[in-house]
Amino acid sequence: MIADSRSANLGAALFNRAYDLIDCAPAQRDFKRARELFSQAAAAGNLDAVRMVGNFAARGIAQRRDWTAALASYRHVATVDAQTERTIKLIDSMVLTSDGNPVTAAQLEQISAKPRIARIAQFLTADECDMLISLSAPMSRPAQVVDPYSGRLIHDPVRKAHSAFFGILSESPFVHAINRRIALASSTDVDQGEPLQILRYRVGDEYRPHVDNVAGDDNDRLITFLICLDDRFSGGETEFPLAGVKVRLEKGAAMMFYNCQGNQPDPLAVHAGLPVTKGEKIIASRWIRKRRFSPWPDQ
Ligand SMILES: O=C(O)CCC(=O)C(=O)O
Ligand SMILES: [Fe+2]
Repeated sequence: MIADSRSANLGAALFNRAYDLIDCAPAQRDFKRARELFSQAAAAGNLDAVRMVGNFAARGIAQRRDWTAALASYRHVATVDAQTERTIKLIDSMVLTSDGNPVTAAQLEQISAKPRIARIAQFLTADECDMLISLSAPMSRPAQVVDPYSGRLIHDPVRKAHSAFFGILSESPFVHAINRRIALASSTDVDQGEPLQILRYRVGDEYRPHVDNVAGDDNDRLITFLICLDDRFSGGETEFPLAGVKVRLEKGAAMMFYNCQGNQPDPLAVHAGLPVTKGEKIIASRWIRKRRFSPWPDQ
């Protein structure tokens, strides 16, 4: 008993030290050391650390990618945690290569040429949508935007919604497999994507007309990929006011559009999430850059 609680304390202490090596100022981040400490914490029986080891393996952070090892970590936790067991069941029902890539790409249906917009039916299953919603719920915060003047994240009435994102510490194999599905559907590399965000708009919430381009950044946002996770709302269409296009997706369907034309921002890609008038709109959103993108410069 005493040995058990000592091991639990040791595991928790190692986990916290590892976590702090990533959840800190960029200059202090140390992915390699964090990975070592997460492995030690996992060996001491800390289940959060076992999951973290799985996240690092799924993405290949500070190590070679190892999808089989990632799933083994999660299967271990699944024996004692019901939500982890459900995510493993969802992964097992995806049709994936041994590397975690989808075997077949989704079918795109072009709905506009200028700007380029495509729609994808049944991109996620209803259970996958529900899982993304429940995984993101504890992380949901009032949404922010990048301030074009300072480059910092700020609150702005242009974007009234709640958002959560699956960053380096929360991109599990389940989320990673979905990011790989998005990459294949958009003919991009998974490393071009920014963290997957979950946006929740309640009545009156909206994302006013804006562009997703990052002014002055050579590695601009090429594509925006949106997936509808809950369609029990009215209003809330995604509108492209200059192109006269309005899109409403049903649960599980996705759309993607290009924010650039060649090397230049596409002015026609101005878009808005119209105000929700009833219910709650929940979507997943991923901004895909022109090239590999990491918000963590040393990774
Ligand atoms: O909510 C919407 O329909 C649009 C979302 C959006 O513009 C974005 O995530 O960049
Ligand atoms: Fe946008």
